[in-house]
Amino acid sequence: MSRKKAVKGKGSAKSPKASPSSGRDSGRTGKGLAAAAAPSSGLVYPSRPSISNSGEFYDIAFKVMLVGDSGVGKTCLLVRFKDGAFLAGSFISTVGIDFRNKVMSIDAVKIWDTAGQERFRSVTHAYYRDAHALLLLYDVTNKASFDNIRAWLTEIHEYAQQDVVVMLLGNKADSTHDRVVKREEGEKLAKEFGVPFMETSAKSGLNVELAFTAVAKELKHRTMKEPDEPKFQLQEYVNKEVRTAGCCRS
Ligand SMILES: Nc1nc2c(ncn2[C@@H]2O[C@H](COP(=O)(O)OP(=O)(O)OP(=O)(O)O)[C@@H](O)[C@H]2O)c(=O)[nH]1
Ligand SMILES: [Mg+2]
Repeated sequence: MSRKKAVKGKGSAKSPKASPSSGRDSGRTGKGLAAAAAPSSGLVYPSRPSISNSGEFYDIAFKVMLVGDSGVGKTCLLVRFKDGAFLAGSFISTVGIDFRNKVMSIDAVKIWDTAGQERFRSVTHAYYRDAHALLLLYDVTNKASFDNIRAWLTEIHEYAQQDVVVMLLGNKADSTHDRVVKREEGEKLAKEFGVPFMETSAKSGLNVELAFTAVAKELKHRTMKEPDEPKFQLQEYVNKEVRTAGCCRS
């Protein structure tokens, strides 16, 4: 897929039919970037923009979009992945859409963090088309966010590329006392829709890196694979690598 480009010194770097909920629509606002650069074309890796990391420039290899109800932890997951930290404190709901770049081994990934609030849906729809992978989150302590996954999948079908990689994530797996959605329920739903699944925690870091690495591997394999090579088995890879909430290893 993408390659490290060059060392250039110090670089700079409509509501869905079934309507996923916006339970916190009246929530606080603050960060976000509704007018972020408009998406270009689809999955054919057009002239890729570059990002820099410690003075080295990389092509953006792929774009990942985080979607799901407001409050499920999309922004926190992204911050955990990007900066290795948990955004504790009061919840600041994303406005429109925001993005971060991250260099993973030799590839760079651009991650769009979408607002879960329904009033921003028309803004986020425009970005689906450009995404190579979608991480669809629900909150294991919020049943409504889980029930809305079907509606989110309908929305994804409608707006995203047909071959977009979708992974279902049950976030906040650290919240054992408040949990209302069992891991098995997430697994069952994912199986029904034929998408890979795992539980994550932006708070503890559980499986956060793995979620991004797994979709990166899938996308990379698709691009590099020889015609007679077998398909990368994303769920198998995830099953092998996944760690379970409650276990010592996060
Ligand atoms: N316990 C726990 N809390 C979390 C986790 N991830 C996020 N939170 C909390 O959940 C709240 C919402 O997190 P955000 O990441 O802002 O939610 P969001 O999905 O980006 O919400 P919108 O921007 O409105 O779509 C915050 O108060 C976080 O601290 C997690 O893994 N565990
Ligand atoms: Mg957010």
